[in-house]
Amino acid sequence: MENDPALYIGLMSGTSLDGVDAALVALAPDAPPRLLATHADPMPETLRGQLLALCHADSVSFAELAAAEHAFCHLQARAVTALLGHYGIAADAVTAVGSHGQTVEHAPDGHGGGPPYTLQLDNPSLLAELTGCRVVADFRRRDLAAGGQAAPLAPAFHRALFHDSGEERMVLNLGGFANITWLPQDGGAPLGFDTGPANVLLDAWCQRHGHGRFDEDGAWAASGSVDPTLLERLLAEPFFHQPPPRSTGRELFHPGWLESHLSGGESPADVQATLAELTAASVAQGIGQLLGSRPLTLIIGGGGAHNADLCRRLAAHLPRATLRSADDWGWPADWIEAGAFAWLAYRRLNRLPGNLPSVTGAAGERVLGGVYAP
Ligand SMILES: Nc1ncnc2c1ncn2[C@@H]1O[C@H](COP(=O)(O)OP(=O)(O)OP(=O)(O)O)[C@@H](O)[C@H]1O
Ligand SMILES: CC(=O)N[C@H]1[C@@H]2OC[C@@H](O2)[C@@H](O)[C@@H]1O[C@H](C)C(=O)O
Repeated sequence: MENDPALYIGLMSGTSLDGVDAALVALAPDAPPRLLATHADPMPETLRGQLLALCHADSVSFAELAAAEHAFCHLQARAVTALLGHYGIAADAVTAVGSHGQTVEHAPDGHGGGPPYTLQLDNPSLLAELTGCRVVADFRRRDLAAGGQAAPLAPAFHRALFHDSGEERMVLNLGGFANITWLPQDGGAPLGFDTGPANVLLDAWCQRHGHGRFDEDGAWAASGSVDPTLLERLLAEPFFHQPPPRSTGRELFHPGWLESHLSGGESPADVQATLAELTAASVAQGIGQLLGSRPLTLIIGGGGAHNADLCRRLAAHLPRATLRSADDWGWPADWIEAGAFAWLAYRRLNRLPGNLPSVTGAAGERVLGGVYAP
């Protein structure tokens, strides 16, 4: 039937490099997106090492790039196949897979005076071969070509999921990086941007000091004390004071950036506490930039939504905000971004714009992505 929802799969592997998320989503013109099933495949350590090396490479060989892309594509294909197999769905029942790819470098304002670029490692042709599904990919570069930042792209999906005319809502993604989306109550164009690092530095510092891959519930950060001098030095980074549109990544906020601000005498737990505070303070600053101190509902998604210490810090910075998890809307906090790329694939195939110029700064709305036949 024409009005039956179509099935799409969104594939996302974010800046935390923790794995590939695959979300099966039902999409129809007049109904909100519905999350039907999910599957996550953890990032194998070897591939994680290959990708991290690319993220921090000054120079890289084509063979290294190809090897990482090949392994990454096979991981994505396994995630799609597992999702379909687990729920007994045939590949041809899926209208398309929306593949974000793996961001290895993001320089929307150019690098050293060069042209703007954003690089997502991806091989949609191979993915189509391996899965038998139509693939939509390369979502970011059309926005970039139209003068935009190419990120964040999820705000348009945030609007589709969470807009409400009864209250001011802000959506916060706490992934490797944090980004916010304000959904004005009056239906005006959403505003939003990347506020800075979220888990990327917390994870790196935690791993470096043998506290596991990430700081479970923020317990280690909670055991330390914020170092006000260090916090002030970190917050002086010009990115935090740039007007929107703005987006960022590992090129700026990497372990070396943190090291360059340390005096050497700090206790590791205090540094972790200070990094958590940096995330909360920069998010609060970003929200203040958009909404002042008006009351709002803050809908939190991304892995950081599980970090109790980080959420406490946010609440302390935002006394007029009601903090809620995206789970309360029936869309689990961990599955918003994968859902966004299913939705963006749907937008592409229906020739609908996927970007929000009010967020990315692009010259106009654009249909995003390229299509790879099954
Ligand atoms: N229970 C928990 N306690 C603390 N932190 C957690 C917990 N669960 C997940 N996280 C954090 O969430 C991170 C993963 O978040 P997520 O998957 O949203 O990131 P991502 O999608 O890679 O990032 P981005 O949105 O920047 O692309 C982990 O690396 C970890 O730091
Ligand atoms: C270039 C890139 O991959 N950026 C990511 C990253 O992770 C969070 C934040 O920085 C956001 O700008 C974006 O991802 C989401 C999916 C977005 O485009 O909305």
